[in-house]
Amino acid sequence: MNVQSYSTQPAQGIRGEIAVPGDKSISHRSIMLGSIARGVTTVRGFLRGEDNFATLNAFRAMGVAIGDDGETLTINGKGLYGLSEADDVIDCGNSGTSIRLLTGLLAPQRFYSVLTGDRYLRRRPMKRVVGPLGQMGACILGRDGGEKAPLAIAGRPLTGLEYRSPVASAQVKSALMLAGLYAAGETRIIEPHLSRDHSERMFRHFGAAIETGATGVVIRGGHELTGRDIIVPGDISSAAFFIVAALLVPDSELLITGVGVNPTRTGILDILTAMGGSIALLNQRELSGEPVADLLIRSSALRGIEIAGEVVTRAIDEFPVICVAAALAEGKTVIREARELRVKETDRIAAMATNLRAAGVTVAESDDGMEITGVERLGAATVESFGDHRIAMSMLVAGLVAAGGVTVHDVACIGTSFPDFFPLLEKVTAR
Ligand SMILES: O=C(O)C1=C[C@@H](OP(=O)(O)O)[C@@H](O)[C@H](O)C1
Ligand SMILES: C=C(OP(=O)(O)O)C(=O)O
Repeated sequence: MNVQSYSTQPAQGIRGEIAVPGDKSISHRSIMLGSIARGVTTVRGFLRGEDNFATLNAFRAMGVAIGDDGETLTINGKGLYGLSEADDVIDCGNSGTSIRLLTGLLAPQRFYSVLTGDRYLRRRPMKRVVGPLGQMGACILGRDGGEKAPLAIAGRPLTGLEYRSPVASAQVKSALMLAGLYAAGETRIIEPHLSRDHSERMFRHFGAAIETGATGVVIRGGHELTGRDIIVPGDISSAAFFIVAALLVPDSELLITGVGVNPTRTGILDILTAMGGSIALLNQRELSGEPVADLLIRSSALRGIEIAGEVVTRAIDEFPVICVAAALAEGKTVIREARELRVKETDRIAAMATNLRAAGVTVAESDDGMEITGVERLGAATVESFGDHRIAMSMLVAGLVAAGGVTVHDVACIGTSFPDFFPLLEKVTAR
């Protein structure tokens, strides 16, 4: 995508039926597990975003044959020890999921790897995976004592670990689970509360030796996985922009079909419903071990609420667009215990505070959240994406209800997770 800036204007109603592209988290994991399984894995509904292509290209660089007929990916799995050394640095682009999960997967290989990414990714914290992997026996060097990429990984045998993670992070959990597939004995990961469990579900789908329960997730090392067929559901994190748009724009009724509604991801639905949003889950079903539904959204008057605790983890990527909903809700919305937002593609607390203030909203920042006082109408604004796809899309949603519209600079980043965002936006706002 080559778009440099884009403007949205007040819309008359968000109407019709759309399907959003495949889930980003599940798409990454399908390539990783398919590549180290024995036999063929097929993936339908793969998200064709830049982040997922970073993962796909990494495995091609390590000798995995991955066919693509435009609809289905066919991965010729190499088995646990079938990857070969990439002959260059592996570039993870903007993708935190790629670099952190790959660090776990590459630490126990019999070869050397170097992982890097774009200027945003090279600023993000890596010690959260490098630290516990080191306790398992991994040899990983990085800038700032292993905190920042590029990361250099000298593969070596690992030993299982019981790790109590200080953060509820699916990237930390999944990195250790992938390392645990190779480690001697058992690897147990205990989280402060359950983060998205796509890895647990997919490990089971591929036949890994895995147990889950109140005492965390346990992986027994040394068991081969078996290639499987996967259908990737629509990404609820992408649907979120259209859900909020349909709630905020008067005279809207939107059906979003085939959205993943894994309970570890539906915090956005719980938060918006608690704010007074009308969201119905229809036609609930299951695809490749993941729950899926169609979502029917109607314009609603929203009210401010308090958001803290485990729902924060279940809605972590949706906070930029939740801030937009809060800006138009009656009263105050208080977000707490969301410090993780400061270490995403950008500091999402600071970015949304700056951008909403530009549109006339009163926002108070705290260390781990913010307080947003709703207004009846947003003002016209010109803002930056800060190189963050979710900030860009959230502010374009804000433009649909801002007198005079919103212009966002540097929107090419949207291609990392949602390549079809602009055509879909044009489709649902067309009159
Ligand atoms: O495991 C994953 O696929 C992801 C986990 C989350 O990150 P953290 O693990 O850092 O919370 C999320 O923000 C990211 O978009 C995708
Ligand atoms: C945080 C995100 O992704 P990642 O950590 O994979 O870069 C996101 O997509 O919002």
